[in-house]
Amino acid sequence: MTLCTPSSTRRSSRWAEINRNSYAKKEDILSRFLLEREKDPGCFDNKYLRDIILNFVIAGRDTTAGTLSWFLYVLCKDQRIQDKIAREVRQATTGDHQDVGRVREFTACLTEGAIGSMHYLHAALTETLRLYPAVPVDVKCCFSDDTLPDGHAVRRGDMVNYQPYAMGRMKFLWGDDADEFRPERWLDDDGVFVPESPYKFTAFQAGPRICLGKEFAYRQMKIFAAVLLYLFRFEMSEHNSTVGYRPMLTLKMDGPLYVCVSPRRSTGN
Ligand code: HEM
Repeated sequence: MTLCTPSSTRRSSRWAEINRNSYAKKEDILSRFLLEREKDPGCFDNKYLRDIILNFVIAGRDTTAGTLSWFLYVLCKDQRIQDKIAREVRQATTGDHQDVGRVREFTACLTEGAIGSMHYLHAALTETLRLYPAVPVDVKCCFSDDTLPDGHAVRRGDMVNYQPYAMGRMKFLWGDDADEFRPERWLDDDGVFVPESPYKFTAFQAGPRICLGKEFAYRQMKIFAAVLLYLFRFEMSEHNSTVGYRPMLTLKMDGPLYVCVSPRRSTGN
């Protein structure tokens, strides 16, 4: 049992108000959750909140960070595509004539509508995930005896892998240019992004347990990529160098990615 004197009740409600104000000022996700709980104290407990945060860290950090590294790598290899994305970002945000040199001013132009209209950037990120899926191999365990759609029988306890890395490079799924990085394959004639079935493009898994953070991941990666490509141009520090991968839970590069970064101006690209 907790005994509250009038003054301690006043103190705790004052404390709650101070907390609320400090969460409201912060814009990170944890503060937003804490603010929601202040408004509706029964909505979730600390354990639930801990699990959400762990999910974000475990499922959402290396996946998006790794994808952005591969994205920069493929853009260093193809300056035409890099410039095309930079042009799209400029057109969707500040337009052709205005040059905003500072990150804070530029991010103010990254509205929901602007991010949504960046179809080529969306396609380039998706194409990166086709060739370099953050989860290259995913293991499943059979809960019961079953028959897979192609007729293969599996027994309870069997382990089954599906391999987004291999599937993303199969010619019979993607055509003869399957090895090529070509964002255009995701766009229709009007330049609008056309998604593929998640059973063909499996980077986020498919079905009821598909990645919960997919939309969040795209948004985060698009914001990050837009800021970087609006302001800077990236080139490999050694032009013909390539990077390999390390087979781990997520698809890591097998060494550092050395790039040269230079400011990008509105004149030219
Ligand atoms: C490029 C970025 C990402 C990729 C490629 C990716 C991929 C995946 C894959 C393949 C799975 C299925 C794992 C399995 O069950 O075997 C998964 C699950 C999950 N992802 Fe992501 N993920 C990404 C980013 C994120 C982010 C940013 C978040 C959260 C903020 C997130 C949250 C989750 C959660 C909660 C699950 C478990 C869903 C469930 O089991 O019902 N992911 N993700």
